[in-house]
Amino acid sequence: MSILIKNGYVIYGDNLEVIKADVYIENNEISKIGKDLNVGADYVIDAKGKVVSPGFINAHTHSPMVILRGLADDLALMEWLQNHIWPIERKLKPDHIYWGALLGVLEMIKSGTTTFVDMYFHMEEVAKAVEKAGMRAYLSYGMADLGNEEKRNTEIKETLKLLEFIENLDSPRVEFLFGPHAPYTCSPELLGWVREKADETGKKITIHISETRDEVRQIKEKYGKTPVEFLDELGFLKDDVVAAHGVWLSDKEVKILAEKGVTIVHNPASNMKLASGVMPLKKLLDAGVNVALGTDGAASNNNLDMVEEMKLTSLLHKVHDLDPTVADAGTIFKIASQNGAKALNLNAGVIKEGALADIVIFDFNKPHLRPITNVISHIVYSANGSDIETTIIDGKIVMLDREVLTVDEEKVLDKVQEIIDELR
Ligand SMILES: CSC[C@H]1O[C@@H](n2cnc3c(O)ncnc32)[C@H](O)[C@@H]1O
Ligand SMILES: [Zn+2]
Repeated sequence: MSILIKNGYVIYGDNLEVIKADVYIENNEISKIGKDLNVGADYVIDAKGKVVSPGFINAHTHSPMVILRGLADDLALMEWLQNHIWPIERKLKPDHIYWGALLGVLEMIKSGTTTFVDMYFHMEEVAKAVEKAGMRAYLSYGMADLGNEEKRNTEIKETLKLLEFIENLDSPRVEFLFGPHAPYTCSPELLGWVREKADETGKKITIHISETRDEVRQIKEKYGKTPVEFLDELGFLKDDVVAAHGVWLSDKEVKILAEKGVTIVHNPASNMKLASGVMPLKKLLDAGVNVALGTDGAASNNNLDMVEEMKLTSLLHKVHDLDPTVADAGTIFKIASQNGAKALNLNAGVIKEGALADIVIFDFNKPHLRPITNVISHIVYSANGSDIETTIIDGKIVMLDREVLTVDEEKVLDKVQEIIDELR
């Protein structure tokens, strides 16, 4: 299978150089980039007036939570989780998760995400949805033992079951990672088990860290240390850890994260909506920490639009630091693409020869994206997810002219409505 994308403005290479060129895809790889490529292709896309961009990497979400969208707004994290979200989640069945994940994946494909990192339960259903939609994903079972040994054993069993399921699926687009929920829900024994297993299998780990002041207070009370110090002393922090949030971090913790090569995934919309706080983006970047971008779940965002998330990131840090030079468009674009790929050791997040063909095309033939003067600025500050017209993942067209080719969108919308009407 080969695809030729002609006449577009291409965001080329690690430095985001914008060039007018053709992009040739063979199998699942970008094989040639250049002017007027003279090659035959199975499929030709005319990208005149359009922008050919790397697909975005949503490095932290809970995809099935789209079914809980709008059910518990305007609350702080602990009250939101304990009194609203966890009680509804206890009612969710595998079938609900399957349709929820399909809706989440549809939303992501339609707003330019080509890879996501997920944490939830009944994750075999998410794997099936990802496989069907043609998406790329790293999937974890969210483990929480609350210090209970029996629960720990169940969580370990569930995790190993998912690992086996994904290994047997043998998909080039679906990967497993470990998902201990957070230091306040996982015992040191469980976190120790995860570290050992990650070392043994070479799989990555995702976890929530230092999201609220209350979490830091809880961990300090229990262990006499901050969350990052606690995890570090357990030997948990290495460069395979993809940690969501990192809002409340001391200078010492920032230094530890940099030294250990941990990726911190910023989720600004969720942090603002739950009033968790503002993560120290500039400090983390200046210290050399790899910062990626995520949406978190749609019950705290309330969408999965990475294009919107980029603008929110930039504006939040400018106003917080009272400095318009903070979080410039190029930095933010890299956080949403290259840095996510770096966290996952994935050969994507960039358009260059030899990279995976995970590409999206923005339609710039629209009033709010003209004149074409500064492509990266327009994407970060002027565009939104619905400006994505075409999405290519692993060399396959999964959305063309805004129609997702792999999933019956109407059926998914109906099914999810049915589920939530029944659950409520
Ligand atoms: C056990 S599966 C994952 C678990 O995480 C919950 N969750 C969703 N968003 C957040 C967040 O911002 N911080 C902590 N936990 C969160 C989700 O509802 C699932 O229960
Ligand atoms: Zn989360």
